[in-house]
Amino acid sequence: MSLPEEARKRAEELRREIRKHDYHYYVLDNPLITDQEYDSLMRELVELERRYPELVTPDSPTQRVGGAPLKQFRSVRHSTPLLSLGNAFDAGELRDFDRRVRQLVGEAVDYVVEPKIDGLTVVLTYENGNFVLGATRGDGLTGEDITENLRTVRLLPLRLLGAPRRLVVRGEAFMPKKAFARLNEERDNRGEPPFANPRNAAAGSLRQLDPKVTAGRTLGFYAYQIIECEGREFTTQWEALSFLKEVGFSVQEQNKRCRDIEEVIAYCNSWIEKRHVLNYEIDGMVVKVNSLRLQKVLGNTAKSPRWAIAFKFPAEQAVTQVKDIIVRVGRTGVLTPTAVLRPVVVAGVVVSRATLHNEDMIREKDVRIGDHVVIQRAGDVIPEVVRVLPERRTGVERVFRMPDRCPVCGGRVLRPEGEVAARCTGIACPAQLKELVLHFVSREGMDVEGIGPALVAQLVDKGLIRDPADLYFLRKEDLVNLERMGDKSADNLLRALEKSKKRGLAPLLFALGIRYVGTRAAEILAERFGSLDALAAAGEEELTAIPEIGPKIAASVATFFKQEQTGRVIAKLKEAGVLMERQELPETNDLPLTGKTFVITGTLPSLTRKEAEDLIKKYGGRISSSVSKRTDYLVAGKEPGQKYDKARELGIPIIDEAALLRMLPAD
Ligand SMILES: NC(=O)c1ccc[n+]([C@@H]2O[C@H](COP(=O)([O-])OP(=O)(O)OC[C@H]3O[C@@H](n4cnc5c(N)ncnc54)[C@H](O)[C@@H]3O)[C@@H](O)[C@H]2O)c1
Ligand SMILES: [Zn+2]
Repeated sequence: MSLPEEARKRAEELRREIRKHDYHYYVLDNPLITDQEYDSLMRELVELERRYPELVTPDSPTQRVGGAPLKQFRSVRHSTPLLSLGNAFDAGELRDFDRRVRQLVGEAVDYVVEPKIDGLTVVLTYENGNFVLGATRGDGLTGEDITENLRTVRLLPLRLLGAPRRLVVRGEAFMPKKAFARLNEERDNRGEPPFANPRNAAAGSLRQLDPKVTAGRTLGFYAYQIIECEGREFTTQWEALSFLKEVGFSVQEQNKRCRDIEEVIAYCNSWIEKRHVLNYEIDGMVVKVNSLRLQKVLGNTAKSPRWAIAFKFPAEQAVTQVKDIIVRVGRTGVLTPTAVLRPVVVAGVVVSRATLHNEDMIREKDVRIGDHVVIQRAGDVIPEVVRVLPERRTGVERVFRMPDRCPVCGGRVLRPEGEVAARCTGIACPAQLKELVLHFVSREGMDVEGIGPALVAQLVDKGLIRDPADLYFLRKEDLVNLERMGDKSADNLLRALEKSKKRGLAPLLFALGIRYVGTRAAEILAERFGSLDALAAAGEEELTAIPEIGPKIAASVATFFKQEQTGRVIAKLKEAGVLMERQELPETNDLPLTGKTFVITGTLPSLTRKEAEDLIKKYGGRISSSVSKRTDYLVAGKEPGQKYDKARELGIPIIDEAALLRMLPAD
């Protein structure tokens, strides 16, 4: 077959790309792309070289491992080259591996399976039991001398017990998850870029010119292979592992001997979900032929041994594109921006949505509509966007803006200063209806006995209520058909609803579920305004002027009452006969101001506003904040406001402080 020019061009391009990423990954410990992206570039190149073998060059990344050692370190020539591992991504590929092995050796084999630690290989040399040399893998043939740095790793034995004259061991140095999280946090605090993953953090820590820096990082080490052991022969990997433990190395406890490939598969699969229980990252399981004699028979290819393979866990990260950013409304009204993704398989599941948490997070990560992003799905956690790949932007990406209207009900969205969550304030918001209704009937609210979450769920799901006011329009025939609702309980419920209509203004205000209006604020507002209409008519400024009402509450109340859906629900409540006025104490008719409503405006000559109000209340009068037809007197001081004009317009008696005092008994 002739070699198409395109194939040659693409192969060159892929090699250039892969070499660049090898450099960033192995030499700089700072990868630009995810392992999955890297693996797919590599797979494409392998596939091209398989189809056109004349493309294969000795220096192709498919033929060699690792990256060039850094010049700052003394280089160390390895006695045995360090290779990569072939990959198996599922049970079928493990069975293929087993078949190849058995064909080559002509007999049945058993295996050792070991968690594949996501760290970096180090080669340790011991003489007379003393640690004398530690090296990185480098390009597989030559590594870097990092002996001094390795001495600071506590899990690495500096002296062995009963060891031979010379011992060369391979193992994995790694950074435990907790230490990794802590390190990145510290770096973030200092304004330094975080490490992409624990592997890079471990590599970066060990390839420090100053061992003191390494000493400050928490690193672990597990031994997994004997390269040389003077005066001793081992017959199996399993035996070698127990020898390593005997002389003082840490060896993974999860290593397991398996009789055949089916047992291997079962063990590998059992670790897919369990991987997170370890305190260090593993990215798969290494499957090794147990017999060392057979390992020799099998030998190596240029890049990897034929006697071992890495079973790779399904990737928990993937790259895809953000097609859109939509907003979801939770049951408590919180708006959560969500990325709509080009569907992609992550850890064995198709993912087409990922959470972006909140507006601040989007800004921080700078996620835009159209961006290519790395997403992650680990364990049971909701898929999330990890980071953006800004180098893949084309310029058509769009910045997301949080809507100021709820996408479900059109209600106003409120995000108070200092809070991350934006919330829908709609009282008839279908997304939050169940929560709203439960709040409405709660003890401090309308106190309707006999309504719990199960009943509310039925009422909402069957479409019997669309907002809290609908509760008052339920008929007996609606109720008796519900689950666990007998004739008698339906009657009881209707009676409880009827009774709740007389709860009065403060409980009603609480029941409406206005954000930040708890029982106390409800009490204050009720006392201040006397009626729901008066409160609804009050502007934000008027609300803020009340000493106990902060700007947050004021804004929330004003926003709530400005909405059309609020008006609709209140009209329905009124129609149902719900009491909208402050619940009076049983009226004692002998007080001089009983039944009279007062509005105060301007500065009074001797009384403060509060004193005047207290006085009026003390003698049975009511205070309202706005003038309406139901106002009995306007008490006007110096520089009265618009209320003055309104009162004149409506023909309401206007009195001064002296006249007010004359209405009271002299005492
Ligand atoms: N993101 C990037 O830019 C980028 C660049 C280069 C390589 N990579 C990633 O690195 C991988 C290839 O790297 P590699 O060749 O270093 O490793 P590998 O996946 O081929 O596996 C070999 C390594 O596994 C490790 N290992 C852990 N536990 C082991 C055990 N119990 N027994 C034996 N070995 C064990 C050893 O360090 C060994 O060197 C690729 O899968 C690729 O995803 C990523
Ligand atoms: Zn809404």
